[in-house]
Amino acid sequence: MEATLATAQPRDTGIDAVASATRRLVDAITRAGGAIDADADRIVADLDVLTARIDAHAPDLPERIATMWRQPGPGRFDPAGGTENPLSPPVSLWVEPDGSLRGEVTLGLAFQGPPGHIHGGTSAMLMDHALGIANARAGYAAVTVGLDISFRAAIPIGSTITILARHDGRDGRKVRSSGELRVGDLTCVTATGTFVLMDDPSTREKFRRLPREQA
Ligand SMILES: CCCCCCCCCCCCCC(=O)SCCNC(=O)CCNC(=O)[C@H](O)C(C)(C)COP(=O)(O)OP(=O)(O)OC[C@H]1O[C@@H](n2cnc3c(N)ncnc32)[C@H](O)[C@@H]1OP(=O)(O)O
Repeated sequence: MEATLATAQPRDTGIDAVASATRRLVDAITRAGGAIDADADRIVADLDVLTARIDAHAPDLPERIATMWRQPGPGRFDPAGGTENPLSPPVSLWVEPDGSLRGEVTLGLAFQGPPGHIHGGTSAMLMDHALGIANARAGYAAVTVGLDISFRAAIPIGSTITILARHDGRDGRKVRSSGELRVGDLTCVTATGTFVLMDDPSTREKFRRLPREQA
């Protein structure tokens, strides 16, 4: 039986291809470091030309957000697995036979925290997102109100990280989920999350408004 993808299906064309190319750019910049200083003025000029070319296509923010949320299927734009988001590491999560999620990702120097190892905030983002998707797959669209995370072992840059997440249950408006990041057999990060359902209209409305509309 073919495995089910819980996150967006990556494409190798269009905005997905632009996002991938931008990830390669960010990786090259972080690897090169100050070695590009002498060429920096020309690089900036070239990048500014590209930015202006892309910006010419950008609608205003409310319209763009509305378009994002009209797209069918899993989010293509989020910062932890959004195929259209150049800041997002390329994470795909698959549904296991027991309904839990499993995925793999390899992170480069742009995600470094302590020397040679992944930043804790990046691990927390991977966990928060995977736990949220685990709830969504179980039928519960919910936002995080609490994330309890333990960093048990540092994750080396360039290692293959296995992401595991499962929905653990519902208690009124709250849903719970938990997960792990592993490298080989070593459990490096564990997390449990509390989420609040988006099922009542006032909660949904809160998240629909932009900050300037809330003032
Ligand atoms: C649009 C769809 C989105 C989803 C897509 C899914 C897939 C994508 C996955 C994306 C994944 C990415 C995920 C993200 O990045 S989500 C982004 C980060 N999270 C947020 O921005 C949420 C910010 N919080 C709020 O806006 C409010 O708190 C909300 C609206 C959620 C509830 O405020 P409201 O005033 O309405 O309710 P309440 O205060 O009575 O609280 C309700 C209940 O919750 C309990 N509680 C509160 N805090 C905590 C806590 N820290 N630990 C444990 N429990 C806590 C509280 O005791 C109460 O329980 P009970 O007394 O009823 O028993």
